[in-house]
Amino acid sequence: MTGRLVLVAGPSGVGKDSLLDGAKEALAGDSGYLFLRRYITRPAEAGGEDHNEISETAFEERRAAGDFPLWWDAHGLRYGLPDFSGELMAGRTVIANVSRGVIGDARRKFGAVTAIHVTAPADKLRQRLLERGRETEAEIERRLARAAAPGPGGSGVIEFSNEGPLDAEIERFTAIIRGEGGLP
Ligand SMILES: Nc1ncnc2c1ncn2[C@@H]1O[C@H](COP(=O)(O)OP(=O)(O)OP(=O)(O)O)[C@@H](O)[C@H]1O
Ligand SMILES: O=P(O)(O)OC[C@H]1O[C@H](OP(=O)(O)O)[C@H](O)[C@@H]1O
Repeated sequence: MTGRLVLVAGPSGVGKDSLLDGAKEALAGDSGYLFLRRYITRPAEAGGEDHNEISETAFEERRAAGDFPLWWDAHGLRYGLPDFSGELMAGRTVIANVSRGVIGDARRKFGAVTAIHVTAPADKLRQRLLERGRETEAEIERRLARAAAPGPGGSGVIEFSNEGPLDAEIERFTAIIRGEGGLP
């Protein structure tokens, strides 16, 4: 039996990590779900998500060796997902935060993919990034300029507007990951 790949995408500051953290907590103890820890060329102490810090050199070596089934560059950083083929083969649901730009590639490589496109109004994005405080104001402006990048096109994309209170949004998001109400 093969599992399911759930990819979560959307502009910086929209709340992907917050939703994923909440869902991970709600699903803790259920071995059917794996939330991937990304490799990023960002210092671990930068705050925010818990990622595997990797140097530029090591990233390029591993990327060239084919170690990252999906990888991308954004915001002056490099991002890669660890291999999850064994998890899918074991029938687990694998969930990851990715760039909007890799969903097409993921579909070509893995076939059926559940893409969740998280959105929020531009004024909320700005406010959230400023409040989060991980980046400088100049970096935040560059992130906001990228917010209008195209979403993941194609069929099977679930549009998720993250505008309500976070607790309620996490509940709604977790239900989607559980496949309640049917998944494309
Ligand atoms: N529904 C919500 N209501 C209010 N604040 C929220 C909501 N969702 C997320 N936030 C806040 O917005 C900020 C950005 O959220 P988060 O870091 O999860 O975004 P992100 O999409 O993962 O961004 P990035 O792609 O830059 O990592 C955080 O400070 C978080 O607490
Ligand atoms: O704009 P696009 O390409 O969709 O997203 C690019 C990247 O931006 C965010 O990075 P971070 O988590 O803030 O470092 C997302 O997590 C994604 O990896």
